[in-house]
Amino acid sequence: MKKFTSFADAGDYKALLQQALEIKANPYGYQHIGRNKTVGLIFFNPSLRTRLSSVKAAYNLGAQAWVLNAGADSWTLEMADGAVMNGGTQEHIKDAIAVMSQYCDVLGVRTFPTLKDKAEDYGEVVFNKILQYATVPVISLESATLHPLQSFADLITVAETKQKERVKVVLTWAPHVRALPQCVPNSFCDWFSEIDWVDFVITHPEGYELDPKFTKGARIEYDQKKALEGADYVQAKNWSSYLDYGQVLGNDPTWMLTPEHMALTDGAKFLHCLPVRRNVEVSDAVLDAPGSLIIQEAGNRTISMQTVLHELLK
Ligand SMILES: CCC[C@H](NC(=O)CCC(=O)O)C(=O)O
Ligand SMILES: NC(=O)OP(=O)(O)O
Repeated sequence: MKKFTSFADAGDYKALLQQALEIKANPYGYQHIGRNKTVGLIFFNPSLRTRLSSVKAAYNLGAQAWVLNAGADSWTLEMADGAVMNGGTQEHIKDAIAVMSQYCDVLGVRTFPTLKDKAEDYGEVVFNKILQYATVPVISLESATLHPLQSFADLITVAETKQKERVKVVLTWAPHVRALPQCVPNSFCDWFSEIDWVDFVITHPEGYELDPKFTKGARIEYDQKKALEGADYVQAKNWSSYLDYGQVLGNDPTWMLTPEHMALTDGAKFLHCLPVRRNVEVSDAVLDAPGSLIIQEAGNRTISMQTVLHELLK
């Protein structure tokens, strides 16, 4: 593994999943891998789970970690190559990334999309600059189109809780109060459409179709109730339109998951990456139900990051 930005970078996902389960069973058993190593974490956007689980993962592995909030803690960064820097930016991204690479052995970066410039976002322009200028391996902490550490944690959570060989996993769109990235659903599709023991279904209102690059081969069902029938796992998440880029096309509140929705499933367990807008995206009753795995799922973010760090640093 040279970088971790997508499902493709995971390589043999079965081996990576097995490694994650072994690390979860013995989280302090690999500290020789992280000894004398430093994990650098750069956030261009807010974070709770990714930030804290990444620091915890580094510590578990015997490594140290530093965290930088780009633009707040650092100088204001110039992103445009060839820019004449006579305005409000004091440091170019190429210098900042090359210098930060001097202070760590692996670099995690979070760069949310603009949700305005589809070509820039889906071309991963900012993240590719970071990959270009970094001189150490890079881990996506959520880029403009994907969130692989989250999806890997979701896979760990499903794998360790499933009660049967094959499971039906449903990704459902949920209402929200603002336009959110497509990263988490894109990534969930990137991973779960490839898992050979998963029957994967995506459900959303028309107009919220995701990039076919990620939904290839998945079944898309516009009738949410039909999609939920017989589900073993339900992942809810809001996203803005990919086709009408960055737009909120409608917020039908009947898409908010309630116990009535979950009653259509086969006793499904519930997943959400968090943060969640309670009683907008999902009702309290679903989030707080015995079948809700949201806290275990968040706990597995440490394991997904620790496993990736183990692969990159070993
Ligand atoms: C892990 C999820 C990060 C991010 N979530 C948000 O930006 C939620 C912010 C809000 O609810 O206003 C997203 O949807 O990609
Ligand atoms: N799920 C997740 O990545 O949460 P944060 O945005 O709080 O890191």
